[in-house]
Amino acid sequence: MIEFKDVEKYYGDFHALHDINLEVEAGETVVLLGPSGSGKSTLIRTINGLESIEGGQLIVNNQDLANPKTDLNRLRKDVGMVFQHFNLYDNKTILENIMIAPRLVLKRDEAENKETAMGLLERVGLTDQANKYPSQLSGGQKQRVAIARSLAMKPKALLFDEPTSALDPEMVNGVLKIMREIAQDSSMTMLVVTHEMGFAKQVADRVIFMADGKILEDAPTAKFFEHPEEERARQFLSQIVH
Ligand SMILES: Nc1ncnc2c1ncn2[C@@H]1O[C@H](COP(=O)(O)OP(=O)(O)OP(=O)(O)O)[C@@H](O)[C@H]1O
Repeated sequence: MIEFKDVEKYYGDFHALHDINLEVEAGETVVLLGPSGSGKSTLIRTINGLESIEGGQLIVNNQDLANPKTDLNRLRKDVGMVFQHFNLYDNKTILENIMIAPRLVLKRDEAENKETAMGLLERVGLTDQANKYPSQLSGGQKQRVAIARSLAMKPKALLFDEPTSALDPEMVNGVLKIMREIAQDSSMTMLVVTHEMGFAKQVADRVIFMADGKILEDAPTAKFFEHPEEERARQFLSQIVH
């Protein structure tokens, strides 16, 4: 589903990703961990072309991201993204936020689009908020709308970039619960940048540990938490797991 081969990324002179090699199979749930500034967001943003790559090869859903001719809009139909700050349309209702992309991009029939959107709102526990605007919702509710909006496109993969970092603590569990349910769908591929170690331990099939723009460790979840091989990973875990 996703394959990085010797990928390099620069921001100007700054070398942000070094020699990234990574394969993610369809249906896998992968959590990216690492200290601040290690390149986690940059890495997942390359997967749907929000960041370009400057070297190597990146194939996502059979499309080549190193090729400037690759149609990013087509790619983004299949690879959704949930951001830290929700990125909802503030001037559209919750229902409209969910219906807009399937209408414009997939040309989904209006009645079917509404039925799908209402089904998703039910799934994230927000049926009663359908006609409100984002400013009337809490951060946790907004993030659940953002997840429903991504799911409305029926993507093959979902990328989550610190989806709970901007939320008040009491809102975090509601969002993680929905993410856990999505991960249980065996056909959905998920890459998640998060600082939620409980989520990583319970839900991830694999953990990728990054530091200084490099992947230092790529291990099954239990192995990573019980026997991390890299000293930097051990340090990282000793600072956060108590
Ligand atoms: N648009 C940009 N221009 C220049 N440098 C950038 C840009 N975006 C990120 N960087 C730099 O690239 C490095 C990696 O940033 P990135 O956001 O990918 O890290 P991260 O591991 O996701 O960090 P955090 O956990 O703090 O979000 C950092 O040094 C950051 O300052």
